[in-house]
Amino acid sequence: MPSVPDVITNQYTAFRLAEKHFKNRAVKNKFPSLRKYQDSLVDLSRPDRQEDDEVWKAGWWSPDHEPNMTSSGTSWKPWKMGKGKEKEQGVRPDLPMSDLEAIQLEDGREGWIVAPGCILIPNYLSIDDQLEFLHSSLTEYTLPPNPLSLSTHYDLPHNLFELYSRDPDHIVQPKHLTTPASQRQSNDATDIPKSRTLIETEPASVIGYDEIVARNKTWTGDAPSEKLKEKTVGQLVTEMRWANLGWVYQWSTKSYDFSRDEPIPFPPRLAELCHQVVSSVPWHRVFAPGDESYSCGWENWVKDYAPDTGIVNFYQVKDTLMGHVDRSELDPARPLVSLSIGHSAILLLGTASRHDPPRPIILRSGDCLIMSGRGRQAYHGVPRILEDTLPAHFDSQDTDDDTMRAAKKFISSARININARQVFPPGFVRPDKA
Ligand SMILES: O=C(O)CCC(=O)C(=O)O
Ligand SMILES: [Fe+2]
Repeated sequence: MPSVPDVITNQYTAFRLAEKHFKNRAVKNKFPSLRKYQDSLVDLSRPDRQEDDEVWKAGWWSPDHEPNMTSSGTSWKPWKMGKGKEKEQGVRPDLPMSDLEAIQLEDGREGWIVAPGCILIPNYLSIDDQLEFLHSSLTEYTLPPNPLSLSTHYDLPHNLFELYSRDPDHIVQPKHLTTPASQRQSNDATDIPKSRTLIETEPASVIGYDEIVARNKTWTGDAPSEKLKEKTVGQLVTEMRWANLGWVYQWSTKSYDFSRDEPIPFPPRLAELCHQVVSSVPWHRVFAPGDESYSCGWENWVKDYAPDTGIVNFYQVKDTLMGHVDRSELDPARPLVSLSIGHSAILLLGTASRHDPPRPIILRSGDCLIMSGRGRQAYHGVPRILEDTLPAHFDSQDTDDDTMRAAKKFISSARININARQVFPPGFVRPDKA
């Protein structure tokens, strides 16, 4: 008869098991140790000395178990952070990472191939860049007409974040109280989803542009929830999960809204940075002849990569993003550029099958991950934001203005991920607009 753990283990895919390990909050004051995954863990921008490493200092390398001395001998029990034990972080182990291939970027930096088609560039953003993108993510990317996760349900002030910095107690009403019932759609959903809604559908890149346009014709938008109460701007900003840039992604149909002729203008500074990083990659090193993705069109990216859509993810430290594949863009191989700001996080990077064990990667503030080629088919998710790992450069300074002070207050309990993509390959002519 199988033991109980086997029965449980068999119910979950390898991806799900790793997610469960990192999501675990069952033991109070105890982080799930990184030790369980130390043979495969990738942490490219960690400081040389453990004493300088926020992840180690916060206790993420705590021992898994500790001796339990009794009269009948010693057994082992799960290690728990406790009074006077805060310093017992254990010694941070070396990470093998010997299977990773380093590539020299055009601009002299070093990137690492962490999975087929996936390149991690540690510390890509300077401290000034991180502060600039923190500020833009909150003050600029949240401005209308960019949709926010909350826009369906609340009558948001146009200057939401500026108001957060000045008057966080300002009250905002839910739409169901401010819009006459006749102007609202009926709604089956009873509440705002607590996380990004991820539904399994065919990838849009397989169904193609015409099919997306046809499907979207019947979609009338998500209806505001009727259960919500008024909230303060302070509450709403911490509940905000995403802002959409460029082409508008519809979470419920898992496709872009192509009813407009043009996307909402994509932030130029972000577009420039994404183009620059994609142009600096020696793609011939990433896709060798014989590689499954060798014919995915990488030869053109150096000249013509131009993001036209993006999601800015806002994570409070308790938030997670479940395993998924991003495949709604028309070219399924073009690079996705992902920038991390604020607290460190665990990214699980798998393969096209949830049954393969994913590789945990620590994404730290300033890291840039590019997913391309068959790396675009890989399951990935963020099961944990690493509490207490905010780098010191996000501490407030006397010289900060009001919005920077508010942005730093926001990031003191959060992580931001900017995720840029290109929906339309250059030269694509939309049949219905031609
Ligand atoms: O937060 C991250 O690092 C990943 C976000 C992501 O996978 C997405 O937005 O699709
Ligand atoms: Fe993703």
